Amino acid sequence: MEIFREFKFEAAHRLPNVPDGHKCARLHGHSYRIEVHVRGEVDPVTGWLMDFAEIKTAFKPVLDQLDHYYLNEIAGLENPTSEVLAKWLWERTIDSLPLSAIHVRETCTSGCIYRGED
Ligand SMILES: Nc1nc2c(c(=O)[nH]1)N=C([C@H](O)[C@H](O)COP(=O)(O)OP(=O)(O)OP(=O)(O)O)CN2
Ligand SMILES: [Zn+2]
Repeated sequence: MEIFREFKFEAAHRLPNVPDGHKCARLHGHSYRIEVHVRGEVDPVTGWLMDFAEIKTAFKPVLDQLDHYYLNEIAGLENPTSEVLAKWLWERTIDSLPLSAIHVRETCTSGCIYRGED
């Protein structure tokens, strides 16, 4: 079974390595949406894999490092693409949750899914 919880945060960024003239080289912001997916067995007594609140407790401190920040200034996010951000989030969460995927949405139409592979 897999469950997930969605989070959102606001942040500014720019992409330093895009080709000349690319709009994403300019400073801009996103209302990021993150889904944290967790896999495991459903407990026959509680009927749940884990309380959704446990996901929030584990993930909120990680998210607080991003909300209303300029992502490029954060160690490891000097080139803050969705892909780099998804891996950054995974590495800071995998020790506290049995993650199966991290979904990052920069906009309503664009994003990425990271499942821990390289
Ligand atoms: N593979 C990736 N491509 C792009 C990323 C990324 O992280 N990974 N990021 C960006 C920019 O951050 C951009 O702000 C978001 O991209 P885009 O979908 O182009 O956003 P728009 O809302 O501006 O889309 P339009 O349909 O062109 O309005 C770019 N690419
Ligand atoms: Zn962007």
